[in-house]
Amino acid sequence: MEPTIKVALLGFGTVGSGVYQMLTENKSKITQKKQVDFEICKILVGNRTKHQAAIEKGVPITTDFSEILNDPTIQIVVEVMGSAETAREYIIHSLEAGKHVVTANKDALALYGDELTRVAKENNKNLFFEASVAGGIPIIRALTDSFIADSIQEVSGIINGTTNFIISRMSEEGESYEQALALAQEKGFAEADPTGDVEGLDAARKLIILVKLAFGYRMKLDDFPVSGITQLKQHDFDAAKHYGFTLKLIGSAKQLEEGFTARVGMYLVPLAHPLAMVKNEYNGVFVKGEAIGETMFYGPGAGSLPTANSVVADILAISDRIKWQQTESFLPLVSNDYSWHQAGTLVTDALVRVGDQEAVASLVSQKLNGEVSKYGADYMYLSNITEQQLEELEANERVEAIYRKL
Ligand SMILES: NC(=O)C1=CN([C@@H]2O[C@H](COP(=O)(O)OP(=O)(O)OC[C@H]3O[C@@H](n4cnc5c(N)ncnc54)[C@H](OP(=O)(O)O)[C@@H]3O)[C@@H](O)[C@H]2O)C=CC1
Ligand SMILES: N[C@@H](CC=O)C(=O)O
Repeated sequence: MEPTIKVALLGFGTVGSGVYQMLTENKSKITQKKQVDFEICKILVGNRTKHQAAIEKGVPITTDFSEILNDPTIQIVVEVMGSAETAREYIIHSLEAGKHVVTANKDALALYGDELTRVAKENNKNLFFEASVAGGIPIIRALTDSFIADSIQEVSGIINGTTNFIISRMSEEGESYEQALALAQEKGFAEADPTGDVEGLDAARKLIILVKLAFGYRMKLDDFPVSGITQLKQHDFDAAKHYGFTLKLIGSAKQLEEGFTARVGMYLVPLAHPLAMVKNEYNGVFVKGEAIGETMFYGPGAGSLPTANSVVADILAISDRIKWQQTESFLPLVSNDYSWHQAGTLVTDALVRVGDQEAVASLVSQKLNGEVSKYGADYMYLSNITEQQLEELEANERVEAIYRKL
């Protein structure tokens, strides 16, 4: 008879239902491989009536968190509810009650990662979060295990599935922004409130986590520039293509000689760059290290089962630690206090969209160091322009959008 590990889920939406499905449908395979049996004994939801059909099938739904907290037989709590504040509270209570925690919640980790790590450490419990960045791609394990001895120079990625899905549908299917967003919501890729997706905040939260793991820097949301896809126009893709690029929402962090730089925004990605091939809800994370050189991680960045796969992998990793009675917590988010500053003197190329031809002419005649090429009535491509000049352009009310070269 295999030992049984009792698990509770906080949330039974897109991700929670996927975790339930994987742990129940693959039960015998997991037990055979891991020599451990899992029982999902409680699932917390907000609205019981929404889950009537599941309850009738015997799914152990509750709306009372204390039933989970006060059950000493539950060893692992899986937080897949979303939101930062309630999740933070429930994660802390669970760790303090002696339970290990798995979470997919980048909002809570980006805001409260230090605090949650400290509480986990104080209670000798594990806090795992593979699904919090790039859904089904095991990028957290790669950064915490595989690259631990290397010096990372760059982490740049398409780390939001919803926006990449919208961008792909707009550029390849000619769909409108609204149509594509509605479909992404229907498929369960978007957050409950998709504002964070389309305004780049979800990607920014994920970049905060990646930067902590890759470079050791602690960033906050207002420390670096963040923009999303809301300014995007269909015609921007044609202008980008004219210069040999596609447009992607990228979270990018680079350690350069000039300093450190981090940004989330729409970038011009050369058509031959591996990130240019990443389409729909798929994510790609490009990691460059001193020893490893260039590597690229690719896979589904959102969706029920791909994300559930990462969550279940964390549950299994914790069950190994329980089985081997490892008392030292695994805490990859553990804090260090490396300070950092945004490098200001970078030189790059950029595609700029302006309101009308007169505005183009006036901007082009301004003293710019680099070369300027015009495309149609509304675009100009600037070569060798400094970050400072781009920031000045950004402040000009005639400028509608600026797309930097990755
Ligand atoms: N969707 C995806 O592809 C991915 C999501 N994530 C993250 O995973 C988490 C879950 O996402 P997702 O499954 O899409 O979200 P959903 O909105 O689909 O599901 C959320 C679930 O949590 C429950 N819930 C929410 N708030 C509370 C509360 N205060 N008390 C009790 N139950 C609550 C909801 O209850 P009810 O059903 O009653 O409404 C629902 O069952 C989020 O942090 C998200 O960012 C990470 C990677 C990918
Ligand atoms: N809304 C997110 C879900 C996964 O993190 C996304 O679209 O990437």
